[in-house]
Amino acid sequence: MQNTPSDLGLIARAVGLGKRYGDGANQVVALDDVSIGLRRGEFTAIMGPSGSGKSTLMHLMAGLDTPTTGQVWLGDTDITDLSDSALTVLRRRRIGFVFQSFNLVPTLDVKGNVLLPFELDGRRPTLDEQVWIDELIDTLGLRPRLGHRPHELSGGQQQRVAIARALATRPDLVFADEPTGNLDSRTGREVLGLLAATSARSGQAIAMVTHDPIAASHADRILVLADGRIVRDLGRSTPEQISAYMLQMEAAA
Ligand SMILES: Nc1ncnc2c1ncn2[C@@H]1O[C@H](COP(=O)(O)OP(=O)(O)OP(=O)(O)O)[C@@H](O)[C@H]1O
Repeated sequence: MQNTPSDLGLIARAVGLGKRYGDGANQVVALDDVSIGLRRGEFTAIMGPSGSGKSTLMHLMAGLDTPTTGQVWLGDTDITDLSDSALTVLRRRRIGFVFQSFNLVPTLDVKGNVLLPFELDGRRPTLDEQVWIDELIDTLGLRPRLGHRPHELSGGQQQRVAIARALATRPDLVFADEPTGNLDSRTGREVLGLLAATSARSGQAIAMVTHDPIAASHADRILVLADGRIVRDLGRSTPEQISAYMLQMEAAA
């Protein structure tokens, strides 16, 4: 019998994950036999050239798309066989998302956006959750902006609201897709530092797709994809080490 992911101390696990698009001569192998585990409190960056399969891997692990081969577990639930409605509930309760484009609801103020995951789940935060949300709002410096709508905020503030929203329900796992892509480098650094520190404190696993060596340097490990496969785990690295590796990889391609 296979070990369950929690036997192995993992929040999410993918085994032999593959994704093919199209048929015959038009077939594209977007992901090929990828196996990874994500641990509580661990920050993983996913890097690699354009088209190497980063978004595909993230979408499959978040249950936003179905694999051609292999399995994905969230906790001890094998999500590969779940119905769409069961997946939607699981995603809402166990996964937070942070996107490059923030994806805030323009008609809601900061507080409404942060509380949206509870609204969608048809419930109010418990007292304990309210304490955590208050802490998040203070840590992320959003208290003076609670009544403001997204268009009244800077890019960095909007991304901090998106992070508060992603962490509000204390999901096991946070997926971030180029979360600093629309921020200047200083704001990006601040936002990432807050994301990493906040999730480390509450034990969330973060998986972040990025092209940016500075963003990736906040991670505990850096998985590098090429042609749909994981070719390297760089571990903790400086921006200079990451840039040097990526350049070396491009030169060898
Ligand atoms: N819906 C689709 N139909 C056909 N091919 C697809 C589809 N989605 C992705 N692909 C192909 O799968 C491969 C991996 O794509 P993916 O978006 O995962 O790469 P990526 O590493 O995230 O790229 P980028 O850094 O440019 O966002 C690419 O060759 C892409 O063209």
